[in-house]
Amino acid sequence: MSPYDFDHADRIVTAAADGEDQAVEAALRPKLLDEFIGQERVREQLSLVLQAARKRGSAPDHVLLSGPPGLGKTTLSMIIAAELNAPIRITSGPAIQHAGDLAAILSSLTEGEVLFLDEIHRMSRPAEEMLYMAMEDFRVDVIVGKGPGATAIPLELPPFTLVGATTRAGLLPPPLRDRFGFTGHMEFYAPAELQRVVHRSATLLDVEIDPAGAAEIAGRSRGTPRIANRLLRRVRDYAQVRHDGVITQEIAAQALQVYEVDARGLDRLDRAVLDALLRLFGGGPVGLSTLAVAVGEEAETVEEVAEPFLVREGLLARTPRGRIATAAAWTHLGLTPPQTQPRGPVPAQGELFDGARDAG
Ligand SMILES: Nc1ncnc2c1ncn2[C@@H]1O[C@H](COP(=O)(O)OP(=O)(O)OP(=O)(O)O)[C@@H](O)[C@H]1O
Ligand SMILES: [Mg+2]
Repeated sequence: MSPYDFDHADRIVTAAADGEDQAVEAALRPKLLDEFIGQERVREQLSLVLQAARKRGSAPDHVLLSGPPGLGKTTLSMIIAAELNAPIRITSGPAIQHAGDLAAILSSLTEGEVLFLDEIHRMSRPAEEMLYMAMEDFRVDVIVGKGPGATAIPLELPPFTLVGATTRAGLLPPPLRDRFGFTGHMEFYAPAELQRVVHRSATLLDVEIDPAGAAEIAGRSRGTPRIANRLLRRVRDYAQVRHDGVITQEIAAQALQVYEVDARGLDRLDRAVLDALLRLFGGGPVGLSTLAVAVGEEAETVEEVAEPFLVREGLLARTPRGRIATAAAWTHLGLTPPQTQPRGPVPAQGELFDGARDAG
């Protein structure tokens, strides 16, 4: 059994939504563009697209939102509809298995409606092809009948705006990507932006928090509003049970220590990977599978769950020879890196003398 053995199934720092998130997120979602924090570039560009459409009195171009989980794609799609004063229909790629599913949705849209298609990269091929035509010509061909007797009946659609969301823009076929008039790439949030997210959510949850408390939570939230909101709820619990309910920096730090989220947002699995890399393998290079065995995890888990954030934080690097730790990793775990070895054999005293004489 590995000294690092533990269950990470319910990671508090995962960016994916869990059941509790889904239940409370609706309440914490900003409703209008002005309330949406950060993502300055996307916000400004989108604001222009929406204002222009409003001015022209027509539906705006189709919008694609891409970026990692928990950064606000669903939130922005709802904001788009709200800003346009339009109804919104919500569905997702995996929910559309047959072209017929999509035809049913498209043909029931009203003029100017916003169709939010989450996880658009996971749509089936036939549905995708139907979507091309719908996006471009506001038309679909509905196939009636089967086999040689099947006929395509063209169906006009009212103008609508498709808002697609994807965590993997690279997986979208170019013909689909090209049919979006505007693409917003969401970036991880800066700590100061997350601090505002935490402060705003605390106000909505009726929790008292001081700026340092909000900053403490923000710094551990891995650039992701969803994680910030989740950590805030756990800190709130702690503040209410162990203290008077007010969140200060000290309370936030204590609470998140209980949940094993460290000052940089690393959790137990992240730290186990780093710890093994540093203590057992001297900082690497070490192969992924060896590292995974050392922490008692599947290689896949280490690679997909722990490493992306460690790489992003500049704590670990993937090289052709294996995983290596950076200087920042040693500092973060409070360890001293081994002395860098001098190149080649250490010269004997006499040789050094000779060398010095030659140089002089
Ligand atoms: N800019 C923001 N300002 C304030 N809160 C935000 C912002 N962006 C996201 N949030 C909050 O973060 C949570 C997650 O956002 P959202 O569901 O929109 O993410 P997502 O990108 O759709 O994630 P996924 O890829 O998992 O679908 C929501 O509760 C929302 O309130
Ligand atoms: Mg979403």
